[in-house]
Amino acid sequence: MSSGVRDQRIGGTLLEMRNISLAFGGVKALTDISLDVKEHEIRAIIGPNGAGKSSLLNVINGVYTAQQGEITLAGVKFAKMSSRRAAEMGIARTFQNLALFKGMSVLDNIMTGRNLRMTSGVLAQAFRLGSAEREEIANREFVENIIDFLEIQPYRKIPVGRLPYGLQKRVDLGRALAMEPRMLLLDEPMAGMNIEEKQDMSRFILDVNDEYGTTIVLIEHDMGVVMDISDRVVVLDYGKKIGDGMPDEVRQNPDVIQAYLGASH
Ligand SMILES: Nc1ncnc2c1ncn2[C@@H]1O[C@H](COP(=O)(O)OP(=O)(O)OP(=O)(O)O)[C@@H](O)[C@H]1O
Repeated sequence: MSSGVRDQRIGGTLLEMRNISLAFGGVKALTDISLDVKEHEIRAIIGPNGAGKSSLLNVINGVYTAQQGEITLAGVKFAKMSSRRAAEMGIARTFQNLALFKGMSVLDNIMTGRNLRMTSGVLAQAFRLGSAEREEIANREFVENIIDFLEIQPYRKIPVGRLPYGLQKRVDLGRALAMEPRMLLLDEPMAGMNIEEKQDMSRFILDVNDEYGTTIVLIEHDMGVVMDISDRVVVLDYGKKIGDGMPDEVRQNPDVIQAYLGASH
């Protein structure tokens, strides 16, 4: 479903991973993985349970350090990426098991994303002209725009824990968007959702990509969703890359078909 308009916006390489290997003791989570992500692209990572998808995301945002390989992000080469550095370089993520403050309002939760972004440039902030108050107002405005964009105005003041799961996932997306990420990592954004919630979330992901120009890397188990919204798909199995390409290419790849036939889904 990637439209011609979106294809035209896809730019040069934003992230390149070369020969990445990661092991936990004797367990090889990732073996010799190379892949790239282009600017403004929606790139899916799929694969059976335990294939290494979350590990790959965690290497991208510096939570795990690969024992081998290197990462080039926006032209800067890293042998070792830290989570702080990843945040400074504009990488934000959402989590499979939501990382929201359940007792806090929707507005305040999204504001925490904004504050996270602000702490990344403490020095810059100290020297910036203008009052703290003015900055606070600008941040509020930015967050209110996100709330409008995600169509969650009616819930602004409601504690997140009281919202249905699908809406909580949307708030989590809002919190990540408040960081103004250049690259957004989504770990199973549709997990646990009903069909209608999945359709809504798919639309929001496409809109974020279109309107904010954000590059998106997502892990998703729902094949229909993956094939619909992704520009390119990488397939992992037992920590190895077994497929990479446009949705239609990947769907016809015999290794991919075999991996999925042999798995439970
Ligand atoms: N922190 C860790 N310590 C030890 N082993 C780990 C750790 N994280 C992942 N692994 C192992 O690495 C392998 C890949 O796991 P990973 O969670 O990346 O797969 P996945 O594709 O995201 O799986 P799922 O779809 O079930 O979430 C698995 O064998 C897993 O047990």
